[in-house]
Amino acid sequence: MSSVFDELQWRGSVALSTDESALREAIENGPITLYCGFDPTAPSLHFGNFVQLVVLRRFQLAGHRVICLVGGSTGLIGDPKPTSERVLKTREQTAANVARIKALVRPFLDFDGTTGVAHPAMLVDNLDWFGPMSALDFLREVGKHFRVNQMVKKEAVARRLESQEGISYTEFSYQLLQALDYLELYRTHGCVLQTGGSDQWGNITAGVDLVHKVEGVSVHALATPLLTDAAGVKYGKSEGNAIWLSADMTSAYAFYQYFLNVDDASVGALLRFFTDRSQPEIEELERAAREEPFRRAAQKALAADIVTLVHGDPARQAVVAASEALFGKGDLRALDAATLVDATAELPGGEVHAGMSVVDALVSVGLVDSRNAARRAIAEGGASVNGVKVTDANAVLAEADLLAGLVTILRRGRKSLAAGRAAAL
Ligand SMILES: N[C@@H](Cc1ccc(O)cc1)C(=O)O
Repeated sequence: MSSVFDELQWRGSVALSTDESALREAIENGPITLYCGFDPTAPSLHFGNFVQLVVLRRFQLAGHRVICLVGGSTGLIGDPKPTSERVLKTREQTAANVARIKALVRPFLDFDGTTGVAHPAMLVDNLDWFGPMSALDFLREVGKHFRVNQMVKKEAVARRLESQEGISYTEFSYQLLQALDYLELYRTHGCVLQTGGSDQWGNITAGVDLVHKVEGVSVHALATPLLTDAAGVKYGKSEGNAIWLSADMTSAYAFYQYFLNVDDASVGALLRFFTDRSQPEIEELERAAREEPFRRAAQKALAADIVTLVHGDPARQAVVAASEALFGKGDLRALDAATLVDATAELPGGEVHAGMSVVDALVSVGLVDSRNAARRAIAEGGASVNGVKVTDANAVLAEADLLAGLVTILRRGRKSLAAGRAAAL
């Protein structure tokens, strides 16, 4: 059996690790127990958390014991960002986010042992051990193991020390909390590996050092690289908005479109990182991306696999159908109302109603500047309503043209799409 470390390596998931041969040996003599932490900074998990969940999932599938930590207490403190101090969240907000995040990690890992994995995953909350600890105990028992001289060298802290605003004592303490988590999980579960993004390296190694000091044991750390596109832009944001994992914050359709649009130069790396496809299969898709870039077969495979992982197979079927229908290869009338709303949410548009002429509708949604231009588009055979070419310049929208009573898809030329929306009731 090949080691999960080899797999993570060829999939491009390892940027940094503590002594590689020692880590490999631990994994090969495993199963090992490992953990990754997720702070409840928002009501959903984001793309960066997704990256970590994929890594944990690979460890679980390879037979290891995975602990997913939700930061009920670290979320109350805030991991320092290199740029600025965070606004403190209330205890209520944090508790609500913790509850949502606990539910969101469920699809990625098997917590009940129902899928035949060797070890079900565990979910822990660091509020369970920090909650009861007094400030005096913290300073005496934890703080004493840390040298401020070392702490100020950690990247985010160093950057903030250089800034005008500085860093609060609260955020400065964060690395002690994360370090203590590692010690706690080592003691209670024999945890010997912490994974995270490369931006977490300082916090993770603070834990490695603490376990070494207190227990005399060398535990391990593994960090994933920052994923960027061909232009060097970090993945996980679309036009400035974060890509979230909960469907009520980023719809499954928008999620699908995001990955459908990644550039040809990066699609191979993303297929390796996120999907379970084999090396030869991915090489074949990369070849297709080079030779027939317009077909986007590689992007389609990537987007479909990721949506299945995050939102499940029925959601994948619905968004693939919606995406194809919207781009002219399928039946728009077959889509359910919710999918239609998601799929058209980002289209430009305007108000339409049954009885309105198609000419007026084309103007209303902004596909043409004038009624004359609309007539010309129809005469040239370049206008369609719900995927059907309009041939009559006097055509009028029927009740049934408002799909699900909500939206009419208008198109001009090959590419310009817009949504005519029924007036809100
Ligand atoms: N600091 C991590 C979250 C985390 C919290 C507690 C831990 O023990 C580990 C990780 C982040 O911001 O992503």
